[in-house]
Amino acid sequence: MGNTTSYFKFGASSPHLQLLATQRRDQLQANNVCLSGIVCTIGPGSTNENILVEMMRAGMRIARLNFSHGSHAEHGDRIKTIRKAMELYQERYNQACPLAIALDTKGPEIRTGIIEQGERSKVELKQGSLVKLTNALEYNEKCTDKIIYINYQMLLQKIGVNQEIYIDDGKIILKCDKIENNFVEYLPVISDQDEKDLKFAVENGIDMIFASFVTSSNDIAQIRGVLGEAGKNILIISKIESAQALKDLSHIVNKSDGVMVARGDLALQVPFEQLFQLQKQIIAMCNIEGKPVICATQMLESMMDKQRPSRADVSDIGNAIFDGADCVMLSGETAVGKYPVESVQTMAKICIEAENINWTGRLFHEILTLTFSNNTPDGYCMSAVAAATFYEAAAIIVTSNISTELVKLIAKFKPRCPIIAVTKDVKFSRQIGLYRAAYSVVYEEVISEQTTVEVTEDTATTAAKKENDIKKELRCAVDYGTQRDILRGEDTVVVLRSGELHAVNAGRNMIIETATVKYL
Ligand SMILES: Nc1ncnc2c1ncn2[C@@H]1O[C@H](COP(=O)(O)OP(=O)(O)O)[C@@H](O)[C@H]1O
Ligand SMILES: C=C(OP(=O)(O)O)C(=O)O
Repeated sequence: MGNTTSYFKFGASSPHLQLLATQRRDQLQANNVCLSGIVCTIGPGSTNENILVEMMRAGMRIARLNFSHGSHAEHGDRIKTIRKAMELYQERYNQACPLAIALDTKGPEIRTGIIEQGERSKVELKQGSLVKLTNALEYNEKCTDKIIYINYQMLLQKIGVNQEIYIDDGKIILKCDKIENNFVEYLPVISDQDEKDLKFAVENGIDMIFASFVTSSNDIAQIRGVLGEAGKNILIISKIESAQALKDLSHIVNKSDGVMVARGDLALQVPFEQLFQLQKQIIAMCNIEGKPVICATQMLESMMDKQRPSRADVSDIGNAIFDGADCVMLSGETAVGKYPVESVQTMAKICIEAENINWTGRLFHEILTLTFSNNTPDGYCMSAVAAATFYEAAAIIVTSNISTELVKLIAKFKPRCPIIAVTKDVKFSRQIGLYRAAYSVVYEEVISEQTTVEVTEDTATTAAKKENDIKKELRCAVDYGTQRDILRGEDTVVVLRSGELHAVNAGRNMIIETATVKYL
């Protein structure tokens, strides 16, 4: 306790440099569970129920399907496998593991065609050899090491002799030797293919869209329009990957449900030496706005074909968490890499370490100082997080009569212990994986009507019933927390719930209380 108080004061007032110099692993408040969300790209290397279950066990919270690759039939099958894996997890571990599915749109990306021997085949481009790029459709599925289809009709106008073209996030560089032809066509922000993919998302109950190459807040409105009424609960996460998006960044952050720092393409669109600064800036803007943010691409590239991470990758992941990212993403590492499960385990270990260093507590103070507005929701949520820090709570439990928006607001203050949100909203229970520290458990039982008092019953009986409902939800949250290794006997928890203070006849109120976990 004494230590917590000094940490609390220290975090609030110490200069940045002093905090860095005194960094230590905070043993008192160390979590075993990974607070950061891990987004995994699911591809041929991970489309297997058993592999997926182990990835979920290791910390995967969001499964990403990249619609730049594969057909609707292939992705449809993949979705079935993911859902089967969720059932298998429940059977194997006797507990639900809500996992969100994200559809990453192709967007107006410039893509190569398919190799003539089929989608999974490869060709080798030898250094110094000549290769022809064409936008003639007949080569779309007939690429070789001599001729490669490119879906960008303006290519021949935009490129000049001696200019460079980057392929695969810049791993392959081509230099233009000569130009032989001319075509004119523009790429729309939402192509016909994207529109079909967005409709596929609605039909298949996808939880979130990772919108490629968003350039302005208007693009988000367009996507919302295509998703329509039936897709109104699908979250839109804008991928920041162009110089144009950077110009409208504050509007994009404001209009999106979340943001991804899509470093692969971004590093090709801006001078690469600016990438680290842009990553920090985008993450900070999201933290201030209370929007979840994912840091993506080449985070654990060294584990594509090796079992241990490079030093650079370890630092990269840890630093993204320090920057304030809610989630970190695996791309090829889990889509086609040799070690999908080990990659998630490694990423989770690094995140836990970064989250447990006392310095990360500064985010709470900074977000509070910069954004706290004197309104009731901010007051409750901030107080719950402050109480959890002060009492070294092992979790913040939120009952289902607190709105999902408030759960997000608690996550905005970046608590250092997990939030366990009890909910009846199954989609929300999956989507919550986007927010650092947020976990959820679905409580199916219908609890007594919370807002109206039945005239036939006396008030005391109704109140007792409601109290009983709340107790059942808390039991459910404690069981969940115990099974996930979040809670142990004698741990302190902070509970945020809605209720009535009958003694003072004060009407409905948000109640924050602390409790000790006891097993009966
Ligand atoms: N559905 C898929 N089918 C085949 N390969 C895939 C699939 N999804 C991802 N991959 C592979 O994983 C690599 C990294 O994934 P990602 O970063 O999502 O792709 P990209 O950078 O091509 O958009 C891709 O280049 C591709 O080789
Ligand atoms: C995540 C990214 O997008 P994609 O993998 O679709 O190119 C990126 O460019 O970093």
